[in-house]
Amino acid sequence: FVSPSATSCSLPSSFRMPSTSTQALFMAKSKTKKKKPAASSGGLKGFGGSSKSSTKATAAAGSIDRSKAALKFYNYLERNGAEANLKRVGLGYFPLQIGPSEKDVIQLRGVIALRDIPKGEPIIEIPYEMAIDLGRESSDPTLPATSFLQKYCVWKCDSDGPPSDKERGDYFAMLPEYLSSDCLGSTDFFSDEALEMLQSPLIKEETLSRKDLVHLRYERDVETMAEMSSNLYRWSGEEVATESHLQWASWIITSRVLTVQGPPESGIANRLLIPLIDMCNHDRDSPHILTGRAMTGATLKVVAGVDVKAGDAINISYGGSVEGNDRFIQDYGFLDGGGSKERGKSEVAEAYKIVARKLTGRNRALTKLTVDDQERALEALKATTLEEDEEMLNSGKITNNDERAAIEFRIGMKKALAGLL
Ligand SMILES: C[S@@+](CC[C@H](N)C(=O)[O-])C[C@H]1O[C@@H](n2cnc3c(N)ncnc32)[C@H](O)[C@@H]1O
Repeated sequence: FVSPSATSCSLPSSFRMPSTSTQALFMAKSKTKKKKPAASSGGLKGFGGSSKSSTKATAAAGSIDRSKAALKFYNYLERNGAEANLKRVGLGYFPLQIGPSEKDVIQLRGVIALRDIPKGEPIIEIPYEMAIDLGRESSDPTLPATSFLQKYCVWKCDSDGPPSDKERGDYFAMLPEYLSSDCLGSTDFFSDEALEMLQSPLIKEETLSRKDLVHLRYERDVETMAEMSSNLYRWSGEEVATESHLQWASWIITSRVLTVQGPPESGIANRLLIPLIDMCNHDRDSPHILTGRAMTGATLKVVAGVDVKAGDAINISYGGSVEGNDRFIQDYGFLDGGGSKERGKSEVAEAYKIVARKLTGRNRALTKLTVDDQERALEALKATTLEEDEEMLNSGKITNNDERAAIEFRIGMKKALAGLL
């Protein structure tokens, strides 16, 4: 986590390759999701409960997505050389508990195994040519976001543009829409009140600094280009994409892009949007392995790290398993409640412990915070007690999702710190 005060542009650290990993491909970014159940999946039963799910968002068997949009997406995979995947996996919906009551269950879209897949075999294989290569790895998500937004607009408005961008329409149609509940989970879309309620000056500052980046990028690249050509960045009809659309596109980048190493010995890494692989949800305990290279002729794969059962969710671990909930709530828009497989229910999630270790200087290797940042962060959390926060969360008075998430974050932080201090 790089505090914005330490750098002029804040860097989502999940854009960087965890140097300790040997994998060539990493999930870049991540989020409290709410997905609508597939409109047409009603009545279509998924697999009967597999005894073992491969991950956490997977607790119950999923239902297969056979909506019109999903069927078009499967066709798109077929047309582009990825048809073999459809024998192994599809898209599915998985119930996800997001609150204490029985009603607090959402349906999270993800990837579901259609048959048993032995350990060591590929689960997903996507030709590199199918991925959208958004260029060299860097700290600024707004640059690939403009490139992505341009392509998305070509498809959305059927403007003049490369046929390859239009061919990707069946993929674009599956992406979380502008202002969908998924993207509203990211602090980029939090109200000022909710940002304050996080009791995290570091997240607040980084979020504001990301907004500045979007603003500058919009003025410099999007507005200017749209003025020069009536074809570029049309959002609908004559309406030009707005700064808020670019903010959404940046969230698409931070939540879905994978950083993938280029040819051996090139030393480069590129940011790729990889259809289907980008539909795998997060589970910190996922044993599955991402491999592949950003180069012509290569195949980008998710390889089974354990035997997979039909009906299992195919999840992967975002951010190289080293990111905490400070990153998750900004980049992916959800709070990661997962942890070690053995952890008891009452124990604090690993994603909070990671942040707590950073704030208390227990993890020197990962901590890039100054002592001043650490002190400011710890001080801010003292504004209310854990008991007060829990009371507020359970009072029924907090109805906005961003405010609920903010309180959940600070509760998790206080519990994690209490375990350390
Ligand atoms: C790479 S996408 C994964 C696929 C996504 N669910 C979809 O349907 O397109 C990442 C986004 O999925 C959601 N997500 C992934 N894992 C999650 C989890 N364990 N809990 C809640 N939301 C999750 C978040 O919205 C996140 O930003």
